[in-house]
Amino acid sequence: MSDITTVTDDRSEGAAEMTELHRERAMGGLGTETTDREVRRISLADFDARRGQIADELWSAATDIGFFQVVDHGIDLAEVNHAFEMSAKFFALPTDTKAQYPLKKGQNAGWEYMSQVRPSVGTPDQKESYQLTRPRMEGLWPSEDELAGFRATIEDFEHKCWRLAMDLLSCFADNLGLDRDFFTRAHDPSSSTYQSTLRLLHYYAFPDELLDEDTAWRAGAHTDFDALTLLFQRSGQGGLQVLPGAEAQGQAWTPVEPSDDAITCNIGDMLMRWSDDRLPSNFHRVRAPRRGEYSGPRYTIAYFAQANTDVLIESAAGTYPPITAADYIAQRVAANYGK
Ligand SMILES: O=C(O)CCC(=O)C(=O)O
Ligand SMILES: [Fe+2]
Repeated sequence: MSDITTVTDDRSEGAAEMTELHRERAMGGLGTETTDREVRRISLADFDARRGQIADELWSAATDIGFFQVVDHGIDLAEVNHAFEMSAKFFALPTDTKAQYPLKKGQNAGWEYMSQVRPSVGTPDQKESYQLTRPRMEGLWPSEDELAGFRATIEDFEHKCWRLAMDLLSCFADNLGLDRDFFTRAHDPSSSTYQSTLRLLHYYAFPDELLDEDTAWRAGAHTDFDALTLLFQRSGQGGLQVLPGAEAQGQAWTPVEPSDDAITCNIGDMLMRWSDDRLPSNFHRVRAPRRGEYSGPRYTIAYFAQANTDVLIESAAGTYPPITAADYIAQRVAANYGK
């Protein structure tokens, strides 16, 4: 798939009333790049015994730069590799096959290509994705004949991501003065209101003629809508850049080095609301390769922990008005996928 095009963004202005969108629209510029900032690697080894220390390290990294990487996280590299192999096999299926499982609008489930337009840049991300949101998958799994083992692998991987995300969120709950299972109850996978999402991503190989253009983005600048994101990257397939909150005005972007063993984590808008802005949700983007860099395909897998639809996001100090997680996500998805 190399048919890279640019479309006009004709979304309505309605949803743009929201602060997050105003913020996002101001972020489309190129900015500068810096390596002054460090994205910390935090070991989760002996999690139960070292919980207090880990919680403090996570808090410090999250409040300082907003992004951090976790290692020794308990998801075996073999399982990560297997999930990536299944992802690559899925995206290698014929377009007609994938098109049988289209993204349902506003549902975060199914396959889409070139349809996500970020308010920051107004052009479609140069990518395709397949999303799993457990209660919404009817009719959206490829058959075993088309791709044997895909469903079992991806469901199992999603569950491991959920477990890890809940452990990390329990550390933030400790430091926010909430009870330890507060976020686990809010992200209950056994409920039909569960809306956390696993997203397989395939950024297309970049054609030579686009390498010198600075208008095409693999993913335009944005913040995530969720509470917490776990991002799996592959060594050698870089491009992710983050903007620590303090540098938002200057737009000095810090690259995040990809590696197979680390999971890159970031706070999303939901947790920012929930924490009365104590945990900032920071901008990030995936820039296109430049001439002389690796310009082949890039695969990533993201898990978005987003509270069940019926959960009310209500903060202690009342910085934001209460809103259900359903309404919150619906507003943000509508702004990204057009009418
Ligand atoms: O693929 C990546 O490196 C980042 C993806 C991302 O930020 C997103 O899908 O929200
Ligand atoms: Fe993101």
